[in-house]
Amino acid sequence: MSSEWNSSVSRTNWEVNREVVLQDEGTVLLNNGKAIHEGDNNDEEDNADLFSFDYDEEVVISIDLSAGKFGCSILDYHTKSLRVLNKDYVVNKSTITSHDLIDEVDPSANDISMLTGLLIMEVNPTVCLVPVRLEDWIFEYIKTKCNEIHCRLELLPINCFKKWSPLQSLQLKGHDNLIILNDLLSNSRFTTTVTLGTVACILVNHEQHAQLDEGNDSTVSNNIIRGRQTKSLYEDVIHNIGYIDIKDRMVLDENAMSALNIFPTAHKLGHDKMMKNGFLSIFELFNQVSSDYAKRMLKSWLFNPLTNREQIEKRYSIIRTLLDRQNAIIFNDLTQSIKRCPDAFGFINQLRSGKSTLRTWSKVAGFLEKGIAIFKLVSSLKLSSDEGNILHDIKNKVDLSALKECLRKVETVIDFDTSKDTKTLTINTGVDKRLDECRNIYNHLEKILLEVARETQGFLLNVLHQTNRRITKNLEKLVNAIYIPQLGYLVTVSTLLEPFLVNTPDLEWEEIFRSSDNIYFKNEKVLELDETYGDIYGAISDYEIEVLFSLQEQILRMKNQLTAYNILLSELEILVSFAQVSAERNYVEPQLVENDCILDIVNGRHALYETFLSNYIPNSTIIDGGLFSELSWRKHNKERIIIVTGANSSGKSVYLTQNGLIVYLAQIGCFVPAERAKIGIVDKILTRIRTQETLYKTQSSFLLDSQQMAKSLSLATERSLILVDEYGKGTDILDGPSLFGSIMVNMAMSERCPRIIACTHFHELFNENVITEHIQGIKHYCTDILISQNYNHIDPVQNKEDHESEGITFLFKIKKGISKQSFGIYCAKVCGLNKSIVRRAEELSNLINRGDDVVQHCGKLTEKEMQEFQKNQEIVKKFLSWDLDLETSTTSENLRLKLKNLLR
Ligand SMILES: Nc1ncnc2c1ncn2[C@@H]1O[C@H](COP(=O)(O)OP(=O)(O)OP(=O)(O)O)[C@@H](O)[C@H]1O
Repeated sequence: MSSEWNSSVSRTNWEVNREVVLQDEGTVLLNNGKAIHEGDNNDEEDNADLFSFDYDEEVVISIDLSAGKFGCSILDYHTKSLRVLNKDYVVNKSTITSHDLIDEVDPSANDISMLTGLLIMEVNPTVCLVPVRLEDWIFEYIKTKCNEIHCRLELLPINCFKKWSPLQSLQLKGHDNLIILNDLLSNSRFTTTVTLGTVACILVNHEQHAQLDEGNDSTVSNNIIRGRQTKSLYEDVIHNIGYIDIKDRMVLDENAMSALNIFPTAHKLGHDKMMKNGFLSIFELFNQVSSDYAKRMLKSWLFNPLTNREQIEKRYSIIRTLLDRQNAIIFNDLTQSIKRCPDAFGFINQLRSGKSTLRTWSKVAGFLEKGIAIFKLVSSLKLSSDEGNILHDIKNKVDLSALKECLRKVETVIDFDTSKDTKTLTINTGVDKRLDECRNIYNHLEKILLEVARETQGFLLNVLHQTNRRITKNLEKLVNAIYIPQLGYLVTVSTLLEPFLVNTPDLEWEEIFRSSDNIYFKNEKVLELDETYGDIYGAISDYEIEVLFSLQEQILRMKNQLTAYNILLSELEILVSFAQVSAERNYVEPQLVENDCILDIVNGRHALYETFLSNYIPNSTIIDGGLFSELSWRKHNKERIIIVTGANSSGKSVYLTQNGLIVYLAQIGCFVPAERAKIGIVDKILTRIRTQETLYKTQSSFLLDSQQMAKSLSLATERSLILVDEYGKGTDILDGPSLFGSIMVNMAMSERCPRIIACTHFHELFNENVITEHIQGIKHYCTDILISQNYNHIDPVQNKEDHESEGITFLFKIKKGISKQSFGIYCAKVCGLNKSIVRRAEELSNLINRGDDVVQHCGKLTEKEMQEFQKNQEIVKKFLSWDLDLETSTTSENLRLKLKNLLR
C-alpha cells in the first residue's frame, strides 16, 4: 500500500480529479487524486498496487456529511466488526457561541471536525472513504488528518453511498447484530440516512476490491474472498455489528490530547518510551498491557473518556474489587497471568484463511490456557457488589467447560513438544488410525526399501554374473531403492552399470528419470510397493490436513465465544493495569456527580510529573459553580473560573494540566492521584496550551493562540472544562493582558459558563481597565514563593551591589490570592543570562512597574554623562572655530600637536 500518496497529492491535482468525478458518475473510484474509470485497463500494475488490500488487517472508515448531518461507519477487517453511528449526528447548537464572544470562528472549529478528527485518530484507519461532494472545509480537514496517519483517502461517487441492497441481504447471526441491522435499515429514511450511506459505501468498496482481486491473482494470495459468491462476501468480512458510541464520550480536542500528554509524541513513539524513572504519557503509564488486542483497546479507551456515570463507575467497581485486601493474592496472580494473552481475532483469521501454522495453534492453546486460568482466578475473587460488570460477565457468561473441551481437543491433536523440537506441526498418535498406520509404514520404510534393494541387487547379480567382478562385488553401493514423495518408490542404479544393463535381455524396467550419477527405474518390486503403500508421505499429509481441518472447524464453531471472551480479557487487562497504577501510586476513587458544576480536588498530583519528580508538591482546587442548570449561578456567589498567577517556572502549567489529567483519568474509569476528588462530569476538555505540536506549526504564535482560544470558546458548554495557559503571550504587553482579561470577564458573565482554569504571569492584568480582583464568578489563585530576606529589587536610583545574595524559592504550592510579580528576570538570571543584561532588565522592569516613562528615563543623562557631554561640546566648538587657512605653512608634525591639544 502506498502511504506516500496522500502527501504527494497536490491540491491542483486533486481539484482537477475531483472535477472529473463530479462530471462523470461512471467513475468508479478516485484514489487520492487518481481516477479509475469503469473499463479502464491501463496501468494494471499501478492499479494492483493502488488497490492492494489486506483482508485481515485493513481498517476502513467511511465518512459523509450531508445537510448538516454527519454519518460514519467503520469496518475493521481484523476483528471483522462493523461499527456504525446509531443515528446521524446533528451539529450541536448548544455551545456557548450564543453569547457574542466570537464573531467569526474557523469553519473547521466545530463539533463535526472535532468528532471526525477524534474518530480518525482513535480508529487509525488504513483507508478512508468519502463522497466526492463533500464540502471543501471538511474534505480538507479529513485529508490533513489522513495525511498525518498515512491513511489512504479515497473519493467515491455519490451513487456508492446509495447502494443499500447488500446490507439488506446481509445474513448475520446474533441477537444484537440483528437489532442493530434492523434499526439501521428501518430508520434509513429518518435518522440513519447518512450513516447507512457510509455503510453502503464500505460494502461497495469491499466488493470492488474483491472483484479486482479475483481477476488479479498476483495481488492477494490466499485471498479468502476469492471464489466465493458475492452474496457471501459480506458475511465473510462482517461477523458482528456494533455502535460507534459518541453520545457518552467526553471530547478532547487535539490540543488537549497533546497538552495532557495522553499519547507519546510521534517522534518518541517506539523509542525513549520511558524516562529513567518516569512516564512521559498516559499511554505509557498504563501500557503494562502486553496483549495486542488489549493495546488496541487501551488506545481506544484513552481516546474515549466516558461521560456516562454508570459506565465509569462500573470500571471503578472492578478496580475496587481488584484492590480489595481480601483479593490481594488473586490480584497478584492475575497481574501475572493476564499478560501476553494471544489475540483470538488474529488466530481466528489465520484459521479461517487456511494459513494456520504451528504458531497459530500455539496461540490457540495459549489463549485457551490463559482463558481458563483467568476464569478460575476471577471466579475466586471476592466481588464487592452484585451489579454486572466484566468480572460478573466472565464468571457468569464464559463457558469454562467449552474452553476446557477446546483445549483438550487441541492438546489431544497437536503434539506441541515434538512440534517445537522439529519446528513442524506434528499430530499426536492415536488421533487418527489411518494416519497412525501410514506413519508406521513410513517409519518402517527404510527397512522395506532395504529389502527391495537387496532383492534387486540379487537379481542383477544373477543377470550380470559374466561381467566384471569388481562391479558385481560393489553392487550394494551401486544399486538402491528409494522413496520420493509424489513419484513413489524407485530403484536407483548407478550409471556405471548402464552399459551392462543395455545388453541385458528381458529387463522390463521403466526408466523414470536420471541424474548424472544414477538412473531411476520402476521395476516390478517397486510397483508392488506403489500398489501396497501408495504415496505414503502424501497420504500422511492428507490425513494430517484432514485432522487439522476438523480441529479447525471445531475451534471456528467457537469463534464467537472466543472473540467475546477475548474482548472481556482485554478489558480486564486494562483494568488490572489501572488497578496496578492506582495501587502503586496511591490513587483514590473519585466521586462523580452529574448535575453540579464542581471540581473539588484535595491535594491532587500530576499523574506524569509525580513519576519523575521525587518531591512533587500536591495542590488542591475548588471550583463550585452551582448546578449546571442554574443560569444565574453568579448571583449565588458561585465561582466557575480560576485565574492562577505566579512567577515564571513556579508551577502554573503543571497545576493546570494536573487538574485536566485528574478529570481525564476519572472519566476513563481510573482512580486519580489525589487525596480526594469530587468531579461534576465533564463533557469536553478544551485547552489553549502551547504544545510540542503547536511549535511545529508555521503560523504566528499569537494567531495560533487565538485560534485555539476561539475554538475552545465556540465548542464549550456549561459542562466543559477549559484550560488556558498564558493566553496572549505572543502579542504585546498591552494587548495580551487586555484580551485575556476581557475573555475571562465575558465568560464570567455567561449564563452557561464552563469551568475554566487559566494561568498567566501578566501582572499588568490587574488594573481597573482590564480586570479587578473582585469579579463575580472568578476566583484567584497564585503560586507561593519564598523570597529570601536578602532579595532586593534593584532600584535604578539607589543601584548598589547588594542583590548578589538575592534568592527566591519556588514552593510549587497554590494558594488563594494574586501574584503581581513575574520574577521572570530572576528566572533568567538563574538560567545564567549575562549579569549586566539582567541588571538592565531589572532596572527597566522596575521603571515599568512604577509606571515611569521608560523612553523619558532612557533619554535622561547622568551627571557624569552631562560633564562628558559639556566637555565634548567645548572640544567641538574649539575645533569648528579653528581656522585651518592660517595653518598652511605649519608642518604636519606641528599640526598633529595642535590637534592633540585641541581635543584634550
Ligand atoms: N507541584 C510541583 N511539585 C514539584 N515541582 C513542580 C511542581 N510544579 C512544577 N514543578 C516544577 O517546576 C517546573 C516549572 O513548572 P511550570 O512549567 O508549571 O511553571 P510555570 O509557572 O508554568 O512557568 P512559565 O510561566 O514560565 O510557563 C516544572 O518543570 C517542575 O519541574
